[in-house]
Amino acid sequence: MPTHFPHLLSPSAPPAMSPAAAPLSQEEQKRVAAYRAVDLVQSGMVLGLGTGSTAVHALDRIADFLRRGILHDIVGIPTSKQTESIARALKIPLSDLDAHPVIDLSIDGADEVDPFLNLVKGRGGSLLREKMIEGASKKFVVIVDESKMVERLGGSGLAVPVEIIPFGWSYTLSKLKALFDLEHGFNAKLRTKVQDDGKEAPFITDNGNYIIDLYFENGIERDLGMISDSILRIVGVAEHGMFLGMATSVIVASKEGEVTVINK
Ligand SMILES: O=C[C@H](O)[C@H](O)[C@H](O)COP(=O)(O)O
Repeated sequence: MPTHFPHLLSPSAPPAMSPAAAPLSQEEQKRVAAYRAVDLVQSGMVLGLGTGSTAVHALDRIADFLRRGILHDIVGIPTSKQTESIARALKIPLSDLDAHPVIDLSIDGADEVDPFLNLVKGRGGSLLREKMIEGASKKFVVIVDESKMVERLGGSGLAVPVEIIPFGWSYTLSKLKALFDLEHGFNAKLRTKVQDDGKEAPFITDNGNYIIDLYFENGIERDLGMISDSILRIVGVAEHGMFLGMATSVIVASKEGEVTVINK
C-alpha cells in the first residue's frame, strides 16, 4: 500500500480487518476512504460535494451524520447535476459557488493520483465544476481505492479528459492531437455515448460541452505544468482534467482495509 510514496505517508491507521478476513472489494475500499474523509467534516462547514462512485459514499455518510445530529449547519456545494440530485434526495442542504465563493472543505474521488498528489479527474465528465469548486476550497481531500495510485498521470492507460466547447470540435481535436502527435502511443478521441435509440452521439457535460479523451501509452512524460498551459491556450478548450497541486490530502484505502492519509 502505496509503497512508492513512502516520503508522503502519515502514520497509517491499523488495518480495518483481521489478517484472516477476505480482501475488501473496490467498492468497500471506496467506502472506507470516504468515511475517513467525512470524519474531517465539522458542523457549520461549507462543503464541496464531489461526483462519482467514491464521492457518493461520502454523501451517504454526511447525510447519516446530519440525520443523527452528529453534524449540523452544513451547506453543500455540488460539483455536478448528478451530485445535486443525490444530495437533494439525501436532504443535504445545498447552495452554490456564487453564494459561497470560499469553501471550507471539498471531498471528491479521482481517476488517478500520482506521487506528487496531482490528479486526473473527469472520467465521469464533471471536471470543470469540480475544478472550480475544489479550487475555491481551503482543503481538498481526495478519496480513492488503491487502484487509483499511478506513477505518472495517464499511466493507467485510461483517458485524460479535456472539456471543449462543441463549436468547431474537430478543429479543437486536431489542435490537441498536434500537441502530442510525436508522443509514442498517443491517441485522442471525442467521447461519445449510446443514446436511448441505440445511436451514438457526443457525450454532453453539465455545461453543455463535449469531452475529448487523451490516451497515453506510458502516461504523460513531459512537464505537467507546461502541458497544462499548452492545452489551456487552445481556443475552444474550456478545461482539462489534470488537477495539479490542488489536493491537500489523499486518503487511500487498500484491499487489506488499511487507510493511508497522504498529506501535501
Ligand atoms: O467526472 C468524474 C469525477 O472526476 C470523479 O470524481 C472521478 O471520475 C472518480 O470517480 P469514481 O469515484 O467513480 O472512480
